[in-house]
Amino acid sequence: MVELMLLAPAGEVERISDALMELDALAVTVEDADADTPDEAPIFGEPGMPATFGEQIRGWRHSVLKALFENETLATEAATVLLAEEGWSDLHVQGLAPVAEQDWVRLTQSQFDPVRITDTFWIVPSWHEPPAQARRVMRLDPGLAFGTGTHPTTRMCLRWIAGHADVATPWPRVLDYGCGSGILAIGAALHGATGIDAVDIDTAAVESTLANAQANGVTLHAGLPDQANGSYPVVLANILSAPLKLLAPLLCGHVEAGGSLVLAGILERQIDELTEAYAPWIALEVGDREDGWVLLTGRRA
Ligand SMILES: C[S@@+](CC[C@H](N)C(=O)[O-])C[C@H]1O[C@@H](n2cnc3c(N)ncnc32)[C@H](O)[C@@H]1O
Repeated sequence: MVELMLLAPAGEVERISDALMELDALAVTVEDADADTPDEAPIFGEPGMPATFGEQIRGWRHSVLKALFENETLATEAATVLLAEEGWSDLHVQGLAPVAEQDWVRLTQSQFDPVRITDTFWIVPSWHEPPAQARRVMRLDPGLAFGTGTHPTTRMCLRWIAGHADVATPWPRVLDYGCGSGILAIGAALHGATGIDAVDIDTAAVESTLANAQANGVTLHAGLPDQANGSYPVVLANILSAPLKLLAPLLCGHVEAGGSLVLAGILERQIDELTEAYAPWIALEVGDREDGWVLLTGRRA
């Protein structure tokens, strides 16, 4: 296979990508042309929101498009057609390079090993055997939605579940708010919880949660946030500090008297801001820490 590299200005990237796909590209990836230079600028985007550069521009100032073609003839033809297009005078061909054949599936899989939550509770990709000491195993493969167990925020929530669930008196209801892959909801189910609602603003996350729940043989209800209803003995939310602040009244409203609220996605320096936002309803404390992230937990009076 051959990779065609093009330098494109912001604003044209989407159109050029589409054109490359129509010209038989097998895949197109876009990278920041200013990466590793003083002009490199991060782009931000909440899940489901358009990425922004600075305040309003979508994408990077200059982008490198890398298009994969079956052979050199197709790549050269595509470059010729694009350069002949009127109005794309800022488009430059950077070069063609052969791409070595790889076993992409094996390469991707090798990056995901089983994740230890406790000695006996593990997250294990489908292509791995569970470790011998694992007594509770969640089968989970990387997908479109966040939550494979490799992020400290997810791990802290799962550790909390493992440390607080009592299989003799399982939680009769659990709310996983911002469920992503459904990892926390499934974790709660594997610890005996029933009546689980897993909600997310991203429909891809909802679908992923349903598929992962089925793969693990657990029952839960997944849907958009308005599916959360009534009060729960346990409310888990691993989002980010800014949305968690806005969601304070709503999340606290879903915690039953004596119930627990577990929040993650919060950096050490955001502890005071968050505890203050939740103080009218629940006194939050640091329940766990890992790699600069904290878990804030509290009980509703
Ligand atoms: C960091 S991921 C956490 C996923 C998973 N719960 C975990 O612990 O790994 C945050 C999830 O929250 C969702 N999210 C962000 N803002 C939200 C909001 N206002 N309401 C509901 N879900 C939200 C995102 O779509 C994303 O799937």
